[in-house]
Amino acid sequence: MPRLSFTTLVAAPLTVAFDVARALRRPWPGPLEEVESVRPVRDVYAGPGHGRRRVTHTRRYTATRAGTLVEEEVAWVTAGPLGRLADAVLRRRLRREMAAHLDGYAAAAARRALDVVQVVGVALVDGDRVLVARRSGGPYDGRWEFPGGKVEPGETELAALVREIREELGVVVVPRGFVGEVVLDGVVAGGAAGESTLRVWWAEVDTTAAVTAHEHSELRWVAAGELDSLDWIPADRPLLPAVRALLADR
Ligand SMILES: Nc1nc2c([nH]c(=O)n2[C@H]2C[C@H](O)[C@@H](COP(=O)(O)OP(=O)(O)OP(=O)(O)O)O2)c(=O)[nH]1
Repeated sequence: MPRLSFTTLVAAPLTVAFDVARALRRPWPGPLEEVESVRPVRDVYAGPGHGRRRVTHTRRYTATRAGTLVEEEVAWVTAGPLGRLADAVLRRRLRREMAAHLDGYAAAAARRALDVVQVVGVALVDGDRVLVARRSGGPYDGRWEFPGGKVEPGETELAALVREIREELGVVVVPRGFVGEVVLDGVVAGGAAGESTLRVWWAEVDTTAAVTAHEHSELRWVAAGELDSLDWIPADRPLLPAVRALLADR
């Protein structure tokens, strides 16, 4: 089966990358239908494409430190005795059309990302322990989370991270690496439910200063084995394997 692959880095969180792709649909003259949708990590469209060949178009969305990596594959069935020749022509045409579509898609997703409030969190690491914080007040009162908060308009994610931790814990941190991204089930700052994501980085305290709870009711340094037993905000749980792996490497 002939196939083509494309890779695009979109400056948008997972949910925005997925939702904008869905709104734009797929760029084929035939009406491809969505046959599978696992928001926000994978979707598959299929249907009659160019020359009425059946086309299957699969996209995978992966969170990276620089945004959402969109990897896709277009596969089609070769038809008729002149199939190979037709495939070569089709391949060129698909490449051209996909390039134009992906440019427009990446720009539209980056624009949309500016209107969706993002949350950034920190897995603050010291040796083989990570800092967890208990929320005080609001809908998640008493639940454990990664300290952090909303990225403000015009602010970069890492600037927001450093600002939030200074406000909440009274220390300056140095971001070291990207841990992962999860969809927030709640409503963040008046947006739609499930629209915002939490992107977590791991970081270290820049000096020997001690962390202080300015906004949380409790802070705890915990080892990998203690993470599961805490009463987390439910959306955060899928991040725990990555945090455990981070601590195991140290
Ligand atoms: N900081 C943080 N927020 C989380 C986590 N998990 C999760 O669902 N959230 C949600 C709760 C809130 O709806 C939103 C973050 O809001 P926040 O109240 O902490 O942010 P902020 O400091 O900017 O708040 P604000 O007082 O300025 O309104 O993300 C998490 O692990 N860390």
